[in-house]
Amino acid sequence: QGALKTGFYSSSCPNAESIVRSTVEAHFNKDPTLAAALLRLHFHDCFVQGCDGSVLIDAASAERKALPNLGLRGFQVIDDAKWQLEATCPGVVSCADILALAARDAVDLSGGHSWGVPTGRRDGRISSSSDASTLPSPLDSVAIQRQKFAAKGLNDHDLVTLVGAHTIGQTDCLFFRYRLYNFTATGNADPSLNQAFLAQLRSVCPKDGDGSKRVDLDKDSPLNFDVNFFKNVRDGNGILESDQRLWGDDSTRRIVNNYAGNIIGLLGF
Ligand code: HEM
Ligand SMILES: [Ca+2]
Ligand SMILES: [Ca+2]
Repeated sequence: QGALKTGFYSSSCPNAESIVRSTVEAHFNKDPTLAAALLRLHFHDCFVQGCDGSVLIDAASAERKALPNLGLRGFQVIDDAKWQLEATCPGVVSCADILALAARDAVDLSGGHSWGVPTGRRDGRISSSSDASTLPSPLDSVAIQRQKFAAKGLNDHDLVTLVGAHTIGQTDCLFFRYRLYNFTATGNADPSLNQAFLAQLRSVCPKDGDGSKRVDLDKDSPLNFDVNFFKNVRDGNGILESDQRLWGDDSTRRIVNNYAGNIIGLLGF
């Protein structure tokens, strides 16, 4: 892997970034939930073997077959962009770069910030489901989340900022329903859950109901890339246990609070 730089394709494939953009836009206009899918796809690629497109490889025991990756979506958007790029500049643009550009465009289209994406990644050929164990689980404590991110050179600020991606997208009841009923065998719900929200979640995800029912990770603006996710974590309205735990640790709480726009957080208390 050589050094990455923004505009890596400016002479070899000048339209590379605009082709990715228009492809993402066309899919997004039909289904805006694909923005979340693309952002998550990029994260799951980068967290395993680096940003090398390994998550895209479709083979018997590839990463895609690992449990944390079974819910990944949006592959068709990347395939579509790659197909168009091959017609324009054959063999030039890597799938790993397409993924990184598509994630940027997805956030931008959802009303978030935009950024320049350094490009020049090369696609890897190795993809093994067992390597996906480095990915975080929704049951992880802050200590474990911190450890998994630190293994990639990422600190608490990076962790909280990146998890802020949950301002868009959804999850299955299956991944958090245990918090609503017999949490840690107490017979009660997770005490960190906001009571009013708990009642709502119980009606959407009944104890013995359909575990694949989808629920917004940010109850207030699941299609908008904004700070509501952090306000929800502050208020006990985080869906995933891993998200809500960020409020229970002094260091990550301060960062969540800052993003939520609290004065007390901004002053650094
Ligand atoms: C401690 C870290 C994290 C954990 C435990 C975690 C876990 C999860 C889980 C369990 C889901 C729901 C999957 C499903 O129901 O199919 C999810 C969805 C999602 N995650 Fe994360 N995640 C983490 C960090 C991140 C990061 C760093 C990003 C991106 C920068 C991200 C982006 C997303 C997005 C956008 C969705 C919604 C996907 C969709 O609607 O299709 N997550 N995450
Ligand atoms: Ca990878
Ligand atoms: Ca939001």
